[in-house]
Amino acid sequence: MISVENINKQYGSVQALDSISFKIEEGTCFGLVGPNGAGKSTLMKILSGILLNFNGDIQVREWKVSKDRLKIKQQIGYIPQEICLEDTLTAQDNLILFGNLYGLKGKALQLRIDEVLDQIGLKDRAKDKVITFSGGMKRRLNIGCALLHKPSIIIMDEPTVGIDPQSRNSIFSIIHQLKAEGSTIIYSSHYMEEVEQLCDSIGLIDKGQLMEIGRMEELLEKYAMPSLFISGDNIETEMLQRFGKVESKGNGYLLNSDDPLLTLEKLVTYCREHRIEPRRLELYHPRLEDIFFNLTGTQLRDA
Ligand SMILES: Nc1ncnc2c1ncn2[C@@H]1O[C@H](COP(=O)(O)OP(=O)(O)OP(=O)(O)O)[C@@H](O)[C@H]1O
Repeated sequence: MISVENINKQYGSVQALDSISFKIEEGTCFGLVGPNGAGKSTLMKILSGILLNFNGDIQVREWKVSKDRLKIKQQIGYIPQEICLEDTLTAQDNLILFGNLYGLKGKALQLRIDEVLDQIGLKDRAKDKVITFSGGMKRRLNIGCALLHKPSIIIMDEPTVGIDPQSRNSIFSIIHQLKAEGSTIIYSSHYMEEVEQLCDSIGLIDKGQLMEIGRMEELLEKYAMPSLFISGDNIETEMLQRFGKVESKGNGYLLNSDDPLLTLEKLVTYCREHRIEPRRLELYHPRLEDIFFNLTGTQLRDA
């Protein structure tokens, strides 16, 4: 079990993290979701043992970060948001450099480098300089560098920002493989669909505060009340307000009421009577993105 206990972090007058506490079961994938500036990177750096100046404690198995920092660090592979590679060296030499930092040497290191190159799909580019790599290839190598010492906990800070779909899929395959091997993964992102696809449980963070946490199915169930989505010509807020609470969504509106099916019936009757033909009219089940918006009033994408 990984326990995060009452973490507070301030940068000058900015409260980057405000009393954050949660637990992650080992062998699961935990997603930390929030808009830019929410505090994700700060929390990831604290969890990785890189940022030392904070209040609170972290416990991994029987070790507390306040007493057993090194033991915890050995279990962790941290993949920072910023690519951290030496451009003028080859992929192989970057891996040697990072391997040495973890105390790996000689034949054992070379064997491990071969395994990692295979895992990140860069075997055929091992002898090429990193400067010739695409953004996605650099990201994969960045991941490889953090896996050399076979960490059981892998912390990834927005690993898919600014990369092409093919590299994104390749990173997803690496994560699926790590999950299958029983690794614990802590993954931060502001892309809800990634987190929905990869993670077993999630924490929603905004302005340094943890707004909600739980297993994916639990959260979707908890906020499961469907609303109605309607779009089309002559469909306007004023007309919809008589049926419930209205909010704009994409090119249409969401209509919230206590009894969506009854509202649907009434709406169909109203449209018939007034010769209004909606382009789309359907039950809408909330996704994580909607849950986040309801809790914080902030859109993740536009933030
Ligand atoms: N070194 C620093 N000095 C001062 N303020 C900082 C520093 N690092 C982060 N902050 C501030 O702390 C808050 C949280 O930042 P953080 O980088 O943790 O958020 P984030 O969710 O990772 O955002 P992003 O997705 O943009 O990386 C922001 O207000 C940010 O401006």
